[in-house]
Amino acid sequence: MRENVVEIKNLHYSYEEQAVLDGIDLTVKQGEFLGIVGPNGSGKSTLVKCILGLLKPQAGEVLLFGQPVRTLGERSRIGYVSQKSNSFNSGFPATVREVVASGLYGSLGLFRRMKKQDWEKVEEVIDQVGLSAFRDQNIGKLSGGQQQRAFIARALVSDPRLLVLDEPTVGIDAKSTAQFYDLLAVLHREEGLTLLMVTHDLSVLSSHVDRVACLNKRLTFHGRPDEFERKQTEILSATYGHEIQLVSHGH
Ligand SMILES: Nc1ncnc2c1ncn2[C@@H]1O[C@H](COP(=O)(O)OP(=O)(O)OP(=O)(O)O)[C@@H](O)[C@H]1O
Repeated sequence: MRENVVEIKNLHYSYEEQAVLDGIDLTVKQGEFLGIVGPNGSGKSTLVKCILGLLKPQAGEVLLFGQPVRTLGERSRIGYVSQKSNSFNSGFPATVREVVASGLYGSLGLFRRMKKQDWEKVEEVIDQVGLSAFRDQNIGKLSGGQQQRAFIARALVSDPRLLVLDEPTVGIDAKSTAQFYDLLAVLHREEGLTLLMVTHDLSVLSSHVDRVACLNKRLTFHGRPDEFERKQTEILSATYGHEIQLVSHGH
């Protein structure tokens, strides 16, 4: 049986008086690609922060690879790409290579020297995300889509067993977004990486992910995309409070 990479049990989270997550149960299995959708303010980023161990829930627990997240020694096995990653201004003084190498600091410790094989790994993931021509380029001079691929490379350099993406395509044009999803598909299908992605883009669900979770304080749906599409009218009205239709891109 496939290992549970993420296991969330009866999770409750409140900011002061405001309950944001209420009784979430959710499991992500090894090799799965889960897409989490929900309206603004529905608790998606809060859930991600609980999964990463950055927020401590008032009740319930999060297990990663079978261990409570807050006791997990090997944090570097989790790659994280946030929505805000791709906002470097053009003067930011770091090359693509340096930004990607910074992904190793967590596992190496800030003051340990990079070894030859560490640099080789940096070059390898830069090639993997298709930025070979930009290794020495200043990160701020890259397009939003290229920057986002550099951040994927930074997350991949420590060989994560789980990649968490919080709205990774915000502010990125359609062509770069399509290339970005192609990259995720390679990581998922060919490398078997477990992926968890928060998105506002409902159209990617049918073509890219293999499990969908709909969130609005509670989980209103968790299942396969075909089931989601079949029941979308009820699911979306339960999640968004009004009826919106999923436009399937039918890849
Ligand atoms: N640090 C905080 N302190 C107090 N309230 C917060 C904090 N962070 C988020 N909230 C509130 O918690 C609720 C859920 O926020 P969260 O960012 O998890 O939602 P989201 O689904 O990720 O939203 P979006 O799609 O807009 O990014 C919102 O009402 C938000 O205002």
